[in-house]
Amino acid sequence: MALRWGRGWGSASAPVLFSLLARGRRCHPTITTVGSSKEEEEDARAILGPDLPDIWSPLPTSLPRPIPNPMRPLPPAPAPPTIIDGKSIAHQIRSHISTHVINFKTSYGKVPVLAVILVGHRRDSQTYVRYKIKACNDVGITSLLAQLPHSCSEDDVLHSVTSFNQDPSVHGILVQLPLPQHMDEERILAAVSLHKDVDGFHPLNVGNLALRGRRPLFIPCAAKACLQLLLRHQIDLVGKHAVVIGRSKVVGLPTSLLLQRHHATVSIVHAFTHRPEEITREADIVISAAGVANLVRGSWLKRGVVVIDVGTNPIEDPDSEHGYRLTGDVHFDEAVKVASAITPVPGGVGPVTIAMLLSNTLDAAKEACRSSV
Ligand SMILES: NC(=O)C1=CN([C@@H]2O[C@H](COP(=O)(O)OP(=O)(O)OC[C@H]3O[C@@H](n4cnc5c(N)ncnc54)[C@H](OP(=O)(O)O)[C@@H]3O)[C@@H](O)[C@H]2O)C=CC1
Ligand SMILES: Nc1nc(=O)c2c([nH]1)NC[C@@H]1CN(c3ccc(C(=O)N[C@@H](CCC(=O)O)C(=O)O)cc3)C=[N+]21
Repeated sequence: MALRWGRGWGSASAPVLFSLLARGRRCHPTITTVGSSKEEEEDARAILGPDLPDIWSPLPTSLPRPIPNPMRPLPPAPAPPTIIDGKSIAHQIRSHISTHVINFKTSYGKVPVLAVILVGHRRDSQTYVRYKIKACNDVGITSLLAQLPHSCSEDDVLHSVTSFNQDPSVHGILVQLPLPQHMDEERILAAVSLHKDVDGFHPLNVGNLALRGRRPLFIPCAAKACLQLLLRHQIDLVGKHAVVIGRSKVVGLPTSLLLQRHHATVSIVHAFTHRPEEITREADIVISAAGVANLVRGSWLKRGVVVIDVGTNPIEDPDSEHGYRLTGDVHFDEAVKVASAITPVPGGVGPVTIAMLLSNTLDAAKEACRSSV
């Protein structure tokens, strides 16, 4: 069955509408277009962790303890915690990407293109997709949006994926999750071309992230964002105890794999974990992605811990504009009294996740153009 793609409002920055009319039994998406250098090698190495030599041995864990001196003055009060500013880090990354998009245009005479597939009408998914499209526009990446109704079939979604896989002008494909329950999510994600898998959810990309010595083509954006925040704040990971709360393919699993590549000792807490507070209290670094508002209380945290809160949970708030506000998994007011550094929600991981999507799309476009010359 041939798809008919028609262009409407057209420029890279203003949305261009492609419209597909429903014909026969297949649901046709509405498509909207919106408008290895050394540096890349270093970026990839930084995120994937240091390649330590085989003879590397860790520092001794039990350093000699200082002998207590009764005349010693009291230790100074702890420094106020660093509030990790994800918005500002995302801004820096995005301005870097904008420059690279201009260079890409000059080198190849085209712009990177991201295709987003959105199934159904969940408000949160529509909001996130809107953010992604706006972010693309802001840095000069073109975006295409394929919208399918909730009632469409798995084959309809697969058909959209295949069309984007086969379209050489499309460099990155993102299937917004969650998909409706009647669909086999794994089957759909595995159908995305490995070279266009900017979400990093393809089983081969996940496998290569898990195996030391291998390099995935793409790393999931939220996991990459967590590492960006830690690395940019020079938080030491080697040998540190990191507790990751959540094990989904979107955040928890890839983040725990990345932390291991950085030689952290990783514990994973999930919905079946007994006494999660006891495990979390042992952590030097806590990354929470459970999707449960205020799950992590101040009493769950060791003094001086670094807290990365990925959770983005809407909670009712009649005083705010839309009747709800976003809150993290971590009880911020309690945690901020204990932590040495902490991300807020909103304004922490979220904006950097979107910046990582732009970065993965640019990488996909560069790779596609390099391999075609
Ligand atoms: N800021 C950002 O950039 C992003 C934010 N998010 C947010 O992160 C959160 C998690 O997203 P996602 O991973 O997709 O969600 P999922 O629902 O897919 O996964 C949640 C994970 O948390 C675990 N979990 C649930 N409840 C508890 C609990 N009470 N104690 C311990 N573990 C628990 C689940 O365990 P089990 O496996 O046993 O079911 C599961 O592994 C959401 O709030 C989401 O909105 C997501 C992506 C990006
Ligand atoms: N295929 C796929 N890939 C994803 O990466 C993916 C997904 N599906 N489904 C949903 C989750 C969720 N997610 C977020 C991204 C950005 C913010 C974000 O920008 N948050 C802002 C919120 C701003 C606001 O709404 O006020 C912030 O925390 O500051 C949040 C959540 C990506 N996900």
